[in-house]
Amino acid sequence: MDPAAPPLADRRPPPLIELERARVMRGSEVVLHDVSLRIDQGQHVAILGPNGCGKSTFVKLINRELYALARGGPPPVTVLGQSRWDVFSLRAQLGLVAPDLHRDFSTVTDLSAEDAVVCGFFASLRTPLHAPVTEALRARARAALEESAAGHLAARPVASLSTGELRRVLIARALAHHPQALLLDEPTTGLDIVARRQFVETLRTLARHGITLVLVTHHLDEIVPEIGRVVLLREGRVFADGPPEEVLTSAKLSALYGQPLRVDRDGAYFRLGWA
Ligand SMILES: Nc1ncnc2c1ncn2[C@@H]1O[C@H](COP(=O)(O)OP(=O)(O)OP(=O)(O)O)[C@@H](O)[C@H]1O
Repeated sequence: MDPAAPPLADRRPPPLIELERARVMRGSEVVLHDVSLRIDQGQHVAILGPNGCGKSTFVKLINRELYALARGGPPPVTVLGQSRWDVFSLRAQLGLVAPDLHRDFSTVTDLSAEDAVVCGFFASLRTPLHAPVTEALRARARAALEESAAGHLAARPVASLSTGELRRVLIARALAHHPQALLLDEPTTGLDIVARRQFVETLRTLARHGITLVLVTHHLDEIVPEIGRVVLLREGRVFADGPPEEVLTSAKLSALYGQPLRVDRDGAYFRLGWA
């Protein structure tokens, strides 16, 4: 054995996401309170919690739209072992599907779905003026649209797409980089029942293809069997964290929401209703 080799524990891949006592303020309020959380590469995670508990803040923190307070000591946020990222490299590693992105694209009138995917390579809402948009990039964009069942939408203006259609385009945009992980913030809002089911099936396929899923959701039935860990947030703190069968109980969810709720199992899926 090479005596200079690092001990085995140090040779593990860095975690996908690591928060170390991350404190985040929005306005004058602390909305994430010293949250420590490690998500390993390949570990599919769902994050749930009541409105305003800090789920989107968590996503924006990972995505460098918000920053944690600097307090000395270890960096409060690392992604793939790095605390400093430029936005282009980060987007390539961590695909994002979030409501803000959906809202922004739904108002852009002169951009095709294919262009929306292409400009994702430049981490922007527009293709920068002198950006090198090669035929190879366009081919990757079209392939990603096909994979997201949105190939037929490539030439359509994004602003003319329905909610579900635009969501598929955004998933294609996130996947075009072949990211290690997808950060999905309430990805099925506005989708009809069929589109939602199709989306959930897409999640399963992505997970099986090795893309780590970090899914923020209000819907227990989106927690696909591949997701082996659930984090509950309450008032900016981790309220529970563990395997779905331990965390998604009637008692824990009733305590989380402060209402009598009942969790039922339907095969590998969970459903939430009133007790
Ligand atoms: N721009 C802002 N300025 C001030 N406070 C904000 C801002 N955005 C969010 N907040 C507050 O931060 C807290 C966390 O909001 P966040 O959007 O992270 O919650 P969430 O869990 O994603 O909620 P929801 O389920 O409603 O989407 C809330 O109290 C919210 O009011």
